[in-house]
Amino acid sequence: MAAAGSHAFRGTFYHTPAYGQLEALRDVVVVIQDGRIARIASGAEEEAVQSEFRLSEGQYFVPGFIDTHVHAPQYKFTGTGTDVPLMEWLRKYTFPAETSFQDLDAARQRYSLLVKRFLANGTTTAMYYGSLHLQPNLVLVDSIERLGQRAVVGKVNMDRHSPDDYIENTSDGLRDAEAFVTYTLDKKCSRIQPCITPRFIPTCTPELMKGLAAIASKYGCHIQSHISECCGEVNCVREMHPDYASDAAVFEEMGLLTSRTVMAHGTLLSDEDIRHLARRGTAVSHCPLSNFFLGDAFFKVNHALSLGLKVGLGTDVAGGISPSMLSAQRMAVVNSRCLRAHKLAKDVITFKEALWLATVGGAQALDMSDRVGTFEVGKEFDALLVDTNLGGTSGPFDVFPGEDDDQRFEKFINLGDDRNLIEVYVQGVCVKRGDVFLLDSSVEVKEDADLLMSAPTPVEPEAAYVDLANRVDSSDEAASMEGGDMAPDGAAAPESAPVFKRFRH
Ligand SMILES: O=c1[nH]c(=O)c2nc[nH]c2[nH]1
Ligand SMILES: [Zn+2]
Repeated sequence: MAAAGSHAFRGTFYHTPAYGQLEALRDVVVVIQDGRIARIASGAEEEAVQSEFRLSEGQYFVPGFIDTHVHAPQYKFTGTGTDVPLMEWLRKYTFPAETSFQDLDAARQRYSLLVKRFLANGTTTAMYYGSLHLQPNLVLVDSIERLGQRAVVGKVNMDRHSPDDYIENTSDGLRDAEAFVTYTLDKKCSRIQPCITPRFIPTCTPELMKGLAAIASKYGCHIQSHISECCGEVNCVREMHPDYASDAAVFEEMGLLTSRTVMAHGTLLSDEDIRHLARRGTAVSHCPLSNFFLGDAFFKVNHALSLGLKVGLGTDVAGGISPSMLSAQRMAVVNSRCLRAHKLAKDVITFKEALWLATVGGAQALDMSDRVGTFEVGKEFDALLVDTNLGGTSGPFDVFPGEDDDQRFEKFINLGDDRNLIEVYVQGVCVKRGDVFLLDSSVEVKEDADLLMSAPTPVEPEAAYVDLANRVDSSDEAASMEGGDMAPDGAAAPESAPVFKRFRH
């Protein structure tokens, strides 16, 4: 990795120190020493720096984006497979795609492309789900390390209600989870942290979940899973764990709610659940685009924050069909407008709140807010150099005479894309400039056309798993047609009328 050294930039830096507050640090010099911000001085202070890089008009720095929920192997089919509800989607597209990562050459190629795509879109930190098998996850960690991204990464665990060729027994799963954690920690790479990853309650036995909680506690690891994400999943958990009122109660019993836990979705969390998660310091990854496709309800960001919950933003590739955190920010705004349109919330969020979620909110969710998320002395310099001068056919938007910096920046958040991100920094190191990934030169990665083009093959159902998928997904449809819906006790947002149905035994 290139030495971070000492350097400085002079120009305008935008960040969101508080929810809804966009602050412009205008004409400042930011001095970076060994990857951290050592000093922020007025631009006029010549002695502030020995050598400085001066931003042009229309160029700004913004903190790197933090994606709190990505399924790394699902990048392969991102943008396809949007025709079915969650439980069937897992069986039809997701599990076959994830299984195919046992081909380690393919995994190497695909993960290289994945990390590059995310860096190019400004994701300097990602919380990644890997796949079930140990080896491809090591490849994922190696790819992240090599390309210079910051990440929290987990090997997926699932020991029941899964296809025969994509399942582990409990003791192997626990052994491999610990092997993954020690492999990652042994790298002693301060950018990469291992994560314990029970996929979701339906595919994990209590024994597995408790064993995973013990590993997380032993190593002080992050934990990630999915919680109260859609009707099919919630119905399934209710049937499997009838003694527990909600997903949150099950996770609590298993010891998986900690201050380093990030739970994806949470669209169907009750207020009681949210308060409980908040007490534990557990965060929710708000994945608005994925929720539109698979989630059955809207996540109420402002309400959750008002109850004290930590909230970050996630793309949820590939349930979400875009790897871009700019897209996720826009979807968060649209989600809030849907809530208001349906009279489920009074206030909407703007691009300022969305940017906070994509930076500070994510940093809080990942227990990294002392390291990243804003431009403050002592924090590590994870940043994107934004150029709003592209215009015409070479950029995604145009700037007109008289538009000031704030308008240009707002246009970038609302209309910009990877073309506007001309440099990407992690820990003070430029990892991408223009089209070049600067840390990638030592390794030859052949982007083999055959590997790139091998599409996921929909498979015939495995009896045990399909039985589960058919029951929950189709019971949702049956419930909505019969008008026999029933909300679980204390479920959030009864007005939103998510279709709940208890199983008939
Ligand atoms: O959006 C989702 N993607 C997944 O891969 C998954 N697994 C369980 N629940 C899930 N939700
Ligand atoms: Zn997910």
